[in-house]
Amino acid sequence: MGEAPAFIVDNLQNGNGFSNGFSLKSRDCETTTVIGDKTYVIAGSDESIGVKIYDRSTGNWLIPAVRGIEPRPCKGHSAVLLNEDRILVIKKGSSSDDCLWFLEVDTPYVREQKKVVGAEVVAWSKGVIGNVEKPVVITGPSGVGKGTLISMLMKEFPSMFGFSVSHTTRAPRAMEKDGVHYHFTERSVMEKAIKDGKFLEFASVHGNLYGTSVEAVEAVADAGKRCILDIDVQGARSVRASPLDAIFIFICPPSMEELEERLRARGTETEDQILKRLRNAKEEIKQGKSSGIFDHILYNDKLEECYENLKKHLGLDGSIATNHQTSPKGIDLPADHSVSKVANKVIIKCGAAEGKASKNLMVLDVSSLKGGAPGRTRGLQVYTVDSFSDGLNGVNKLS
Ligand SMILES: Nc1ncnc2c1ncn2[C@@H]1O[C@H](COP(=O)(O)OP(=O)(O)OP(=O)(O)O)[C@@H](O)[C@H]1O
Ligand SMILES: Nc1nc2c(ncn2[C@@H]2O[C@H](COP(=O)(O)O)[C@@H](O)[C@H]2O)c(=O)[nH]1
Repeated sequence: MGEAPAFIVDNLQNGNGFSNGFSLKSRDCETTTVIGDKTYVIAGSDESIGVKIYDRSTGNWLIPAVRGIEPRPCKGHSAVLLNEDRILVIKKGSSSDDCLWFLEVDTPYVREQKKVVGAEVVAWSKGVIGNVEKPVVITGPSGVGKGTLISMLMKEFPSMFGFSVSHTTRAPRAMEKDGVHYHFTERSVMEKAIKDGKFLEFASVHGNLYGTSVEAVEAVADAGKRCILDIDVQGARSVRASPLDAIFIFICPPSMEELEERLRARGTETEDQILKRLRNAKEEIKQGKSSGIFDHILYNDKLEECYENLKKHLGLDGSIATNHQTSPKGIDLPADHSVSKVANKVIIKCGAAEGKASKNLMVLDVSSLKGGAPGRTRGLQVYTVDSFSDGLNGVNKLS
C-alpha cells in the first residue's frame, strides 16, 4: 500500500468524473493502494463509492467494470491491502454489519471476469464476521421433491434457513408469487443482468432461463441465515466452481415411474412439458450420480425418511455439533479510527484522532477468509482490546 503520486491526486482534484461511481468534486475521502504498476484509488462521496486505476506502466487512467453490490456511501473509509489480490475497506461511522468490505482486484473471480469483459474489472464483497454455516445447494430432477423438502426445512427451522429466490423466464404457476417463489423476468432483462455480472450462476432448463443473482444469496446472508439454493445440475456445477463454498446435495427419485407419477399428480405442467422434463431427468440423474459435484446423494422414496436424512447431512439431527446457527456479529466502528496491518491481523485503533493516551483496539484476523465475490467474504474474526495506553489489557473475542 502507498500514496498516489501527487499528480494523480491533482488529476483527481481537477474533477475527473468516475464513470463507475460519481463525480469526485463531491468526494469526502479517497484512499490509494499500490499493487505492482497499478494504483487503486477508492474515492467516496456522500452519494457513492467509486474506483479508478492509474497504470504506471502506460501512464493511463483506467475505469474498471465493477462487479458485486457496491457498499453504501459512508463518511470516509480506510483501505488496507491484503495478499496482493484484495483491498480491505473499512467504512467509517457505518452500521456494525456494514463496515467491512473487500475490493477484489486479482482474485480468480476477477481474473475470470477480466477475460469475459476484455478490460479491467474489480469486484466488491461485503465482509461477514464469524463462521456462518455453509450455504446448501439442492439439486435433482423436476418433480423429485426438492421444493417439498426445502419447505419442510424452512417450516421447522424458520430462523435458520433463507431461500435464495431465483430469477426465471418461465410463466408463474397458479399459486406462485413474484419475489417469493421466483423473480419472474423478461428474457431480455435477465440476459442483460447476466451480461452485467449480476448472476452467480444461470442455465437454460427445460427451455427457460433460470439463475441465481448475487443479490439473492447476499440477502439471505445479510439476514444472518443459511442460504438454500434449489438449482439444476448445470447451475450446481457453476456454483461448485465459484467461491461460494456450499454443501451440494442431489435428490434422486426411487424410479422413473414414480417421478412421472409425482410430476403428473402435481398437475402444474402441460403434457409436452412433462415429457420434456422426464427426458431431461434421465441425463440429470446420470450427471448427479457421476459428476463428482455432489457431497451427498439422497433417495426421496418415503418423504419423512428422506427429510430425516437431509437433516442429518446438515447437522440438524443433534449428531453433529453444527446445529446452532449463529448470526454474524458486527462491530461498532467509530468514524474516528486508524488502521495498520501486521501479518494476517489488521489493527484498528479507535479514538486515534482525539490524541487520547487511552484508546480501544480492535484486531481483525483475516487468516481464515472464505467465499468472496460474487457474494460475501466470510470467516473474519474480530477481537477487541479494552482501554490500552502502554500495553494490552483485556482481550475480548467477538466471534
Ligand atoms: N417422497 C414423496 N413421495 C410422494 N410424493 C412426493 C414425495 N416428495 C414430493 N412429493 C410430491 O411430488 C410432487 C413434486 O414435488 P416438488 O414440487 O417438491 O418437486 P421439485 O423437485 O421441487 O420439482 P421442480 O424441480 O419441478 O420444482 C409434489 O406434488 C410433492 O407433494
Ligand atoms: N440453474 C438454475 N436452476 C434453477 C434455478 N431455479 C430453479 N432451477 C431449476 O429449474 C428446474 C425447474 O424448476 P421449476 O420451478 O420450473 O419446476 C428445477 O430443476 C430447479 O431446480 C436457478 O436459479 N438456477
